[in-house]
Amino acid sequence: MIGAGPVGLFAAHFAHLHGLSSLIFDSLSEVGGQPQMLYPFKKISDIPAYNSINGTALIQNLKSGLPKETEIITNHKVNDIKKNADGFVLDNVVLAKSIIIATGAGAFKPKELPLKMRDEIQKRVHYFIKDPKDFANQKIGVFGGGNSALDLAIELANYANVKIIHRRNEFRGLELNVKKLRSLTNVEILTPYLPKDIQLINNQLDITLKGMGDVQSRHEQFDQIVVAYGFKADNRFIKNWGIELNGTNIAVDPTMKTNIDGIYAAGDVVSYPGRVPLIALGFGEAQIAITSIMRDLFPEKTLTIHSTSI
Ligand SMILES: Cc1cc2nc3c(=O)[nH]c(=O)nc-3n(C[C@H](O)[C@H](O)[C@H](O)COP(=O)(O)OP(=O)(O)OC[C@H]3O[C@@H](n4cnc5c(N)ncnc54)[C@H](O)[C@@H]3O)c2cc1C
Repeated sequence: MIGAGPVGLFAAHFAHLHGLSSLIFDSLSEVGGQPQMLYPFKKISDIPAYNSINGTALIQNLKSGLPKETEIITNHKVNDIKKNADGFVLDNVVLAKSIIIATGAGAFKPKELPLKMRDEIQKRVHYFIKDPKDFANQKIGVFGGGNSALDLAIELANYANVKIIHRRNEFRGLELNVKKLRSLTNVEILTPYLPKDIQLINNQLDITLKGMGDVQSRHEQFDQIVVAYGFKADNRFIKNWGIELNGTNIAVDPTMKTNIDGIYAAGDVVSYPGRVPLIALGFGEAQIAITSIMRDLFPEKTLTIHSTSI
């Protein structure tokens, strides 16, 4: 599997149910794709059988459903696929009989705080957070004005003192969340400010905030900061693999096969008329792709379609 977002993770689980072993690559240091990186605390209400589940819990459940022998290689962006007589060689690391491309919106990287900083400062600057409890009883600065920044600030405020800093007076995220933040006594909203400098003074991050327009600049001290400026995604590398695209996404047939035999795709990376970017749909596509792979690899076998038999 290329991509350990929800669809790649579920595809590995479903592959295991069919007796296939799989290895998953992800370009990021954490698995989980968009739900884990972009909206870890948002309540997702459109995944069948979960009335509501947040992004982190969904990914945790998907991870815990994987068999022990599933290998996950993080911090590895797959760049190269070569076909040989035995299958496909990915980046000279692994030989696979079949591939599922589940790269979603693409290999994404956080948009970084545009300030020069030494390593010891960098360690206190976060682009995603796994557990807000790690920040308990600290002074935390959250930078950004979109839904991710607002969600993170609300979640962190359960455990820490939070200041949210945005370059405009208006936030891009939901008004409901802005209202909620304004109602919390341990949250301060600082606008319109841009971060101009960051230093470590007396074991605290000392950040110079430049006031926009005629607003005075100021200094703020934090234990740690979280930057939620969004992510840049890139799927352009897929073209180099000889895969036929439909715009920037992968064209697939109804079996989820790409134009190359043995290479399938599922999730947000694919495109066909009527597709909508939803997790549950990606799960279904992963099931189609794995079933198709089984038919490719074992044409003589009568497939057991259901996970258990009665
Ligand atoms: C703010 C927001 C809210 C959303 N809310 C909902 C919702 O409520 N319900 C819902 O159903 N959907 C929602 N979605 C959409 C949902 O997140 C996507 O449909 C889903 O994440 C697609 O899963 P995926 O596994 O296909 O791709 P992704 O989640 O994008 O994961 C792809 C993974 O592939 C990795 N990758 C990419 N390229 C490479 C490479 N070359 N090598 C190795 N790894 C690579 C990436 O790092 C990433 O981890 C929301 C999306 C956003 C942005």
